[in-house]
Amino acid sequence: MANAPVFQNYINGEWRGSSTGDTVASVNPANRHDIVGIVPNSSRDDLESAVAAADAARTSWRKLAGPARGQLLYKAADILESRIDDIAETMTREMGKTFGEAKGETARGVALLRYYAGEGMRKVGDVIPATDASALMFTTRVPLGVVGVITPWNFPVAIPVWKIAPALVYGNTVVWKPATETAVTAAKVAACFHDAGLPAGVLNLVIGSGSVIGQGIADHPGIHGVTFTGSNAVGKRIAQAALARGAKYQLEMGGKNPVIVLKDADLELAVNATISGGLRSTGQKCTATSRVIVEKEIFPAFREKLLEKIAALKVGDGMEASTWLGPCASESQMETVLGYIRKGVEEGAELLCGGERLQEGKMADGFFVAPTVFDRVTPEMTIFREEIFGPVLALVQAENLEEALRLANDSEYGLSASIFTRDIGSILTFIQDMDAGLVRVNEETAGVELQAPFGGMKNSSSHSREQGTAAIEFYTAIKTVFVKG
Ligand SMILES: NC(=O)C1=CN([C@@H]2O[C@H](COP(=O)(O)OP(=O)(O)OC[C@H]3O[C@@H](n4cnc5c(N)ncnc54)[C@H](O)[C@@H]3O)[C@@H](O)[C@H]2O)C=CC1
Ligand SMILES: O=C(O)CCC(=O)C(=O)O
Repeated sequence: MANAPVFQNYINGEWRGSSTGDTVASVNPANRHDIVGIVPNSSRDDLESAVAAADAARTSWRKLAGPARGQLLYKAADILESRIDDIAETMTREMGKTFGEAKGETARGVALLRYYAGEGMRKVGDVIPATDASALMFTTRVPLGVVGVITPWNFPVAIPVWKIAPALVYGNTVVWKPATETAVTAAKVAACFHDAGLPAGVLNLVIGSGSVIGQGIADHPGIHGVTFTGSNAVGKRIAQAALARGAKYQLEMGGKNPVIVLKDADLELAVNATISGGLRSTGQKCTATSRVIVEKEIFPAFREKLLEKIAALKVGDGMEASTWLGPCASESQMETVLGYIRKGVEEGAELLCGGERLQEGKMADGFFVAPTVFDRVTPEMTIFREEIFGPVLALVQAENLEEALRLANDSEYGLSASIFTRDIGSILTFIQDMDAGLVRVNEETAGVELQAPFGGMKNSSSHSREQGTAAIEFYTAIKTVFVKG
């Protein structure tokens, strides 16, 4: 602990510790003795300073031309790209995903910054015919003001960037609260914006607990919009707090994503996609595959191939090149996952593989859970219904497409879903009848494209969309202008 590097909040263009001096350690989930950094445990006073800085900066930032704001994002992108190895390694050490995945995610952050940098040059309104022929009527867009960004630990670069980049390019200033589990990665991302020359106060980073800083953002009258990704319970509290004071909000929450495998599917493709979609990032994606619904004729062959391939996966520290599956992101996440596994067994599902914490050799110091597959899962079971956020797959047999779709839609969530089949009729039925914001055919449930809208139906989101051109809807308000000469 004594030699661990110290990271600070970024407020009004300066690096500062918390006003109380309180700190907390960010720990490597592959090795609890490895302290990645010491970060502030901030107080409401720190949040007040950040909101004041964002408020002071917002008029001059809004008045800067869109292309000039975009130029700063291009610079931040170049800097992030030049630091890709360091930032990816930090991410792997803080939350466990493999270095390859962390590098891919950081590259996604670079691409997101460049995409939204380009938005600074694009149109923000339309000319609409007025009933008065001598008048000019058009729409323009204005920023919300100060935007609060509350982010989770599972995508510590991509999620913050897909919120911060559009917020900034459309003229808002930002107060960002990252998950403490990945606060060192967050400080390194904020440093890219600082080094790009972003004016003081335009982006502020406040590291602290959800209950103090997160809730503080949701409640703060000086914050005009709140964007959040995380659990349903917290998302709903944020929405209630924002609604109560008339602020705009946007929530991206859980999933219980199904893959349907029909009897004419390419089995090899379907098994590989189930493993990749369900177990990459240790199942800690809101888009992760978690219910695997297979037509009965091919169920035994699918199950055998799945188990054979899962047995060959190498679990370990994400920094080791041979590792395919890293640890859970924290001890509490591991305990949650093990709790769901116990519940699966208690409720009568058949455990086919995994099911336990891995503690051999160096893994004893980390939070590793063996990749786990349950068979004979029914819709009443907790592991069919609740988001687990771990390396756990639930297998269910279906008579036909109709039953598979009924099972797939039997969920409070509707984020992503996929189907494996070669039959065009089945594909079209799935596209029409699957209640999910993201439907994918012959591809895994996870993996979103930054230039397309992303969001869920039912309890998976606040019915809004992020990314692509959809982002402008949240980060701006339309102003309709009528000009009579
Ligand atoms: N949709 C997604 O991508 C994610 C879903 N989750 C789900 O949530 C479960 C729990 O993970 P957690 O890290 O505990 O998620 P969480 O929802 O508690 O945390 C997400 C963010 O919200 C903040 N937060 C916590 N309490 C808050 C409050 N009262 N007001 C405002 N902000 C608050 C956290 O500090 C963090 O920055 C996971 O097992 C998973 O099921 C977690 C992370 C991401
Ligand atoms: O699947 C992806 O690439 C993104 C997943 C995501 O947004 C999440 O887990 O929060």
